[in-house]
Amino acid sequence: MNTPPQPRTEPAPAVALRGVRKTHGRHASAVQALDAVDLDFFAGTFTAVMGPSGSGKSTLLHCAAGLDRPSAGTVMLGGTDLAGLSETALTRQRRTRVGFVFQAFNLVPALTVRENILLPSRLAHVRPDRRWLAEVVERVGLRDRLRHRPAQLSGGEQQRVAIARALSVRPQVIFCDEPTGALDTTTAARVLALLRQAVDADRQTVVMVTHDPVAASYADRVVFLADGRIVDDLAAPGVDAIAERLAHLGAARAGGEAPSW
Ligand SMILES: Nc1ncnc2c1ncn2[C@@H]1O[C@H](COP(=O)(O)OP(=O)(O)OP(=O)(O)O)[C@@H](O)[C@H]1O
Repeated sequence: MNTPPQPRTEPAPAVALRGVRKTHGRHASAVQALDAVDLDFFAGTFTAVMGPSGSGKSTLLHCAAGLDRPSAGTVMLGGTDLAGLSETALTRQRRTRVGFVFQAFNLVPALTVRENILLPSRLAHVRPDRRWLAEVVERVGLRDRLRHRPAQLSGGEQQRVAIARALSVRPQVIFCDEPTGALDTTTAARVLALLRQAVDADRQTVVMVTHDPVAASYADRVVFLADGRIVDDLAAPGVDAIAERLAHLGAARAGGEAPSW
């Protein structure tokens, strides 16, 4: 007997942007950083966001993460429309549903590694899952560094603390802004492998802004921005294809109108 076809259910996106616009500044100095961006980031996927300098990558990340509010359009994080939230509710969403990894690590210098990793749980008033934390600390290779302060660690070690901190509350999405920008190639590879592992082993969702085609090649998908718009969306491209697409975007930009003084 044939079984009837099952209705296909599309997975819900971890983050969905619809018609997102963002204007920085006002009047004559206003800059349209994002222009009607529609984008879904699905659970358990790793997306790289690339584009020339000033194309709107950081603005996109900040709007998607609830660090900044769009001028128009909607951002849904795990099914919640961020626009409808008060500042307090938005902060709560960020603390429990979002992890961040920045180029400059952004650890709290006065706190130990252990305290930095526990910080999101403390701020969100949630009881840390000790078994999960032990697993995370093991994974990032920091067991013998827990009592150190950030200044006593190398850049790569500090970024691994930042990744452990981001993973600590098992957020819906981890947003990374140039996470390997300050690291050498070998150290960067270790950091990228940790992000990849979070996606593959834990179905974590990672969204990473990067200028580096090698870093972007760790992603399942690369989204290209130019002048605040999505201009391309490639599934698992290799380093060469990414570099080529980026070079084209850079060349198109360089050929734009010369500024008038
Ligand atoms: N706070 C701000 N006030 C005014 N303009 C801003 C502000 N933040 C960003 N912009 C402008 O918005 C545009 C997009 O900036 P954004 O930082 O998102 O680009 P980016 O692609 O991340 O650039 P980069 O790769 O250089 O970091 C740029 O023209 C930038 O100058």
